[in-house]
Amino acid sequence: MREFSGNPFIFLDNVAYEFSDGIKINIDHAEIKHGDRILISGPSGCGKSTILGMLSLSLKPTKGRNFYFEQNDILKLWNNYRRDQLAHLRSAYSGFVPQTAGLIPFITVKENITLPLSIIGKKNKVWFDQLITFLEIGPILSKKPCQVSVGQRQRVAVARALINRPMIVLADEPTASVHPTLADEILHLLVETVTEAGSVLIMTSHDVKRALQYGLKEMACYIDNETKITRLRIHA
Ligand SMILES: Nc1ncnc2c1ncn2[C@@H]1O[C@H](COP(=O)(O)OP(=O)(O)OP(=O)(O)O)[C@@H](O)[C@H]1O
Repeated sequence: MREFSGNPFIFLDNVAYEFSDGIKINIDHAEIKHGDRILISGPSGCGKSTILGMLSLSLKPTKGRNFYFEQNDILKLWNNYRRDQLAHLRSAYSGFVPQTAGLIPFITVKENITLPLSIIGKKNKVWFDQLITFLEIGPILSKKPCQVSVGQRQRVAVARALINRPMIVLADEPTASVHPTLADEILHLLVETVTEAGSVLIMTSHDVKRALQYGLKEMACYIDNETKITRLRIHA
């Protein structure tokens, strides 16, 4: 077993989530470093979203040996009910792109994008302008999410995930709900924006072939035949 050396900014060793009906998903080991672009693949239902939930600090692992995020002992924070600190880490260091944009319907596109900044009390006009230019969403800023197209909503979700220049961007099937042509466009923009922001990207997708074209490195989950436990190792 390798111990945490303080070097990779995310380090997990034997971290698991077990549902009440016994389905178990185990991250055997993960070391995530700056610059990593990772694609988590695996059959439907094997636990990819659950893994992203744990990595995004929104799902409490039911068991774990080591889980460090930027030197913070995440298991200790969960066990000590430090939801305030976990929420701070989440909003300060990570951005999330869901499968369907997940925008708040009653506020404008601009307000949706800047929401993560307001939560941590920051402003970054220059980066905001760069992002909207890059993602070509300037003309729709004052519209509500229901007034823009599916592809535009997904771009807005990318902008919202990137607005605070997070160290890590987690994306759960970000192209699953769009046409293949749009999937290419969104993936291209996502990878380019992540590169521009200097963030790590961890994404799940069924469309492995497409994701690999954008330089992501595939880490495949598998379901252990004997134990029926889903297992994953993430290494660069
Ligand atoms: N609330 C729940 N209670 C019990 N089992 C659940 C619950 N939510 C999910 N599961 C099960 O846990 C497993 C992992 O689900 P998860 O959504 O993480 O898989 P996935 O790989 O992301 O799936 P997909 O590729 O279809 O999106 C699945 O077998 C699912 O049926």
